Amino acid sequence: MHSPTLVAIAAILMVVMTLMLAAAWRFNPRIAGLGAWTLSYFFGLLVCVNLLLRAVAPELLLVLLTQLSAFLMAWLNWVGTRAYVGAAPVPRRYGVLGAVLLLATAAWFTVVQPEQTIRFTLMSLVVGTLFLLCARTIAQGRLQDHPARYLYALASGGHGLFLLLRPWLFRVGNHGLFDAQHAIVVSHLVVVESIAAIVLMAFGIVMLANEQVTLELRRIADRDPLTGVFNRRAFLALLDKGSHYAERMAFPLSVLLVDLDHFKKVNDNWGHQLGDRALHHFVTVAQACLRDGDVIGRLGGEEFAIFLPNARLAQAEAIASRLRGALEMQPLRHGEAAIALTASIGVAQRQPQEAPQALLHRADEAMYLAKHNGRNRIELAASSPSPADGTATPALP
Ligand SMILES: Nc1nc2c(ncn2[C@@H]2O[C@H](COP(=O)(O)OP(=O)(O)OP(=O)(O)O)[C@@H](O)[C@H]2O)c(=O)[nH]1
Repeated sequence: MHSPTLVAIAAILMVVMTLMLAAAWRFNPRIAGLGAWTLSYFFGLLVCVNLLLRAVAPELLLVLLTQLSAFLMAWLNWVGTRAYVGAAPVPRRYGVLGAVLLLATAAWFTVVQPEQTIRFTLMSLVVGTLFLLCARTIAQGRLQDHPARYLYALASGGHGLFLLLRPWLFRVGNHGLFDAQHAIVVSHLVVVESIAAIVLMAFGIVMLANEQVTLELRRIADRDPLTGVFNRRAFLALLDKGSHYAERMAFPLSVLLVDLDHFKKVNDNWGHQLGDRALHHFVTVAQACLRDGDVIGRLGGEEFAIFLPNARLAQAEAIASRLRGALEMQPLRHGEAAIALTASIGVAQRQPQEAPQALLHRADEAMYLAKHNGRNRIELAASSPSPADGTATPALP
């Protein structure tokens, strides 16, 4: 049915792609899915080898090996795709069941009731469906945020559709005007389509791996290594973006400037390592008080900033109050000891056309006022740049 030359070309490409994916897997073992994808290409190579051995090996053995290899190629592709997007793994027993059913049917239509068309149709439907599932899995995330996923979704979805249509293409040839000649053309088309799909999907997978590496590098560049929140540079960049958006849409935006109280004493009394844990503890408590979309960053030392998109001063004050109370109520546990942590918080709402630095400066002034007024409290920034004496509106407890 297939031209041996085309199948040999597909086999060579399979070797190259398998080695390429194996190298990507070897150097990025933490990227989920790469292992399964590499194995999937290996089984794709076995399909090609089986097709090339058709003239010399026993029919039943070849049929079973080809069907099993094709099934495992598609199944492992789906397994790899699900692992990559972080979806729950498909229970292995479904794979085993699918393979056993496929092989039993193939054996029946080889030995008991020899019928190549039925075997071919069944394999096309099963494998095509699995490739369509790969496309669906990868397309379920937000495609616009992950351009590499477009290529993979298009390649596997297109291949899946083609596999579903494949038996019909042959049938048109057998019952139509072109018969044998048509079947040869279609079989060439099938191999050429497979070669294109193999190459496109493999490049899609490499791009997906590259996307993960890029995201990891960006994460390292943007995050404070101790607490995992945004570092100063990334936070200021996000605040800048958030401010522009708030200005354009006339949305409110508020900032909390948080400084842990007497943090030097924590370090002095309990050691620097526990001080580090205390910073981490603060972040955990703070994140539990924030909404999705609120952004927290560590400006340096024991000073943090949080910006709250779409929050007016009163809402920001309520969140600051929740955070201050939560921190006070949840001391850091160290064995039997409970290490009390408190914070002074300055709150400011962005004014029209106010630059992010000016907004932060007002929140900072309010935070210093909170320190000055006794710590473990919240102060609201004056609505216009603070007068020279630094007065802010009166305090919360
Ligand atoms: N453990 C730890 N300590 C840090 C880190 N960064 C800064 N610090 C410590 O934070 C402390 C800040 O001390 P100060 O600026 O005097 O402020 P404070 O003791 O919190 O006093 P107030 O802010 O006035 O309440 C210093 O002891 C720093 O060494 C860090 O990454 N880990």
